[in-house]
Amino acid sequence: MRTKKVKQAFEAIHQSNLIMTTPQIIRSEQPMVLEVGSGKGKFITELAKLHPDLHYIAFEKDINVCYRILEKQEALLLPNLTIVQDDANALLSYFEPKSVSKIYLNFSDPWPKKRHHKRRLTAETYLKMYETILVDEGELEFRSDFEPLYTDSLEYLMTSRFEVYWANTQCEAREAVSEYEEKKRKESPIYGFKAKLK
Ligand SMILES: C[S@@+](CC[C@H](N)C(=O)[O-])C[C@H]1O[C@@H](n2cnc3c(N)ncnc32)[C@H](O)[C@@H]1O
Repeated sequence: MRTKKVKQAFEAIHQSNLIMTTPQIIRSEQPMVLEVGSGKGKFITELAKLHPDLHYIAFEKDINVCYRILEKQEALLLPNLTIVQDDANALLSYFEPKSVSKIYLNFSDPWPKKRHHKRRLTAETYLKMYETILVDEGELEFRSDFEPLYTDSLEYLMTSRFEVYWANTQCEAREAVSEYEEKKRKESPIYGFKAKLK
């Protein structure tokens, strides 16, 4: 995804004690729910408002995109939302094994070229990390407008510890809608699945 450079992003993010930028284990008394590649944070902020009994973590690698979460003042006031600016390949430095209840992947970058497939957030390396940090029977929920990513991801899951229990090529909107979903829903069917750790 191409992102606009925000001049003040670096300074703002590093001065803010509300965004984690260096690895540190995240713990909560509440069940933890993670969105990997959370973009500008609309989906996870809405969920955090709806479910104060759960702790949400927005994990986003792009500093300029992350800055857009910081701009959402309401997001910063939510005690049950943690924002991390880092790459998902560092997930194991933020989460202990079996500590996360659910992981959302919303409109992850499609990486259509075969040589880039390993960068997909459903590629084997990432699935292995999700398997480690999720609790027993923890869930992975995926949405995309890019059909090849959906079909390939279902295939990747076949050699993982995840069991798909729901898949749909015409997903309805959920209680929270991400920035991408809002835009893409007008142009394309939305593909999605839910999987549980076996
Ligand atoms: C297409 S956007 C979708 C954003 C949001 N989930 C939505 O639905 O509006 C994908 C986001 O995933 C982030 N991303 C991609 N690979 C990542 C990685 N390895 N670690 C963390 N974030 C990543 C990108 O920076 C981008 O903001």
